[in-house]
Amino acid sequence: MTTVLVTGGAGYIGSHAVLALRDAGFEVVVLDNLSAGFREAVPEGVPLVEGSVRDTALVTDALRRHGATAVLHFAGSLVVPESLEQPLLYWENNLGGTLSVLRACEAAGVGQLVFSSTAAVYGMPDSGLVDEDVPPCPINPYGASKAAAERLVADAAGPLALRSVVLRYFNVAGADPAGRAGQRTARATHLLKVACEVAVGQRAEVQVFGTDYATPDGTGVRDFIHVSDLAEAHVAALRHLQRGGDSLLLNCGYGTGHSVLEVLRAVERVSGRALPVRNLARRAGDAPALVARAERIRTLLGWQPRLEGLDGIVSSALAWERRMQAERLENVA
Ligand SMILES: NC(=O)c1ccc[n+]([C@@H]2O[C@H](COP(=O)([O-])OP(=O)(O)OC[C@H]3O[C@@H](n4cnc5c(N)ncnc54)[C@H](O)[C@@H]3O)[C@@H](O)[C@H]2O)c1
Ligand SMILES: O=c1ccn([C@@H]2O[C@H](COP(=O)(O)OP(=O)(O)O[C@H]3O[C@H](CO)[C@H](O)[C@H](O)[C@H]3O)[C@@H](O)[C@H]2O)c(=O)[nH]1
Repeated sequence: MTTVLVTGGAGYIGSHAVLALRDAGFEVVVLDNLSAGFREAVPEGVPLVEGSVRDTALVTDALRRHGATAVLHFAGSLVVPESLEQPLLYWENNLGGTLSVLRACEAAGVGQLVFSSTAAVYGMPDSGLVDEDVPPCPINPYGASKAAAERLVADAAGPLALRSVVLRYFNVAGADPAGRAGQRTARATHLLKVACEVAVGQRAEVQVFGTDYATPDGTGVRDFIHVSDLAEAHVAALRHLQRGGDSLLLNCGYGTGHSVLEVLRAVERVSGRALPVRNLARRAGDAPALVARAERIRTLLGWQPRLEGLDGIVSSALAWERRMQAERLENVA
């Protein structure tokens, strides 16, 4: 039985990866400082080591004690506007955190790493679909700290005898179709989560940041990937490393762009509710459009998405949000 250490496993994407790993027969240990994650997001029977990835001794001890042979490193900071306000936090947590995880892998002799990177490393791509060979050119500290962490992973590979799969996620959304997990993030800033919170009456309105981009309807365009498909991509990445596969750098998206207004219309369609919307100026640090060239991961990992399509993403996210809202109302009563 292979044991995998999942950093950030109490968070949104990490908790879905934990489910996918367990469904695939892996043993899992979560390490999370619960700064943005939730104890209840870690399934019963999965050990939770509470602490920071920046604590190298703690990570090393967790790897050794549980006999882990691979790490899925999700822990990090990820809100673009916050990264502009607190750049040092982003560099510390994303680059410093990755450095510490690599040190722990070195100390514990762990040679397989799957690293959570982001489409934000691309910055403002010229146009069209962005492929993995486009050089990173981040436009905010979040993207810059992840691009640097990617480079660090690549530099460490030879001397540490480490093989890695770096996954550049585009915009992750939705919830486990079976309702076992979803996005709990407090004060969420992600478009689809915000829109679902408005649809269930948890927020008053959706703010649209920028209606004057050079995009078909003037709003930002993103490639939304279902979180459970993304979780499966991690299982595929891990299997690739277990088979002795080479290090890889892969986009994780569907290759289809949806505008902010299209997303809001999908939430209205699925929820049956009109969303109050306020148009505002562009948000600092935002790219007009980010859409993946998405073939490489399918070719190299044999990954086949099962949940492609905006309405499915929205319905799972909305089902989860309704449940969260019912729990909140129950707690108030
Ligand atoms: N959500 C997206 O659309 C998206 C897109 C691209 C990349 N990513 C990347 O995916 C990863 C997971 O993101 P998420 O959306 O699940 O966010 P999240 O905030 O829900 O999860 C991050 C988890 O990491 C934990 N954490 C943060 N700093 C830590 C530290 N120093 N030590 C231990 N635990 C720590 C948090 O408590 C949280 O549980 C991040 O690395 C992020 O950059 C996310
Ligand atoms: O309330 C909102 C929230 C977002 N947006 C717009 O919706 C689009 C998507 O914004 P999100 O905040 O949902 O996501 P980002 O694209 O800024 O960033 C997300 O996806 C990136 C990858 O593309 C990163 O990895 C990052 O971690 C993750 O937060 C942008 O055009 C943004 O301006 C709004 O109009 N209103």
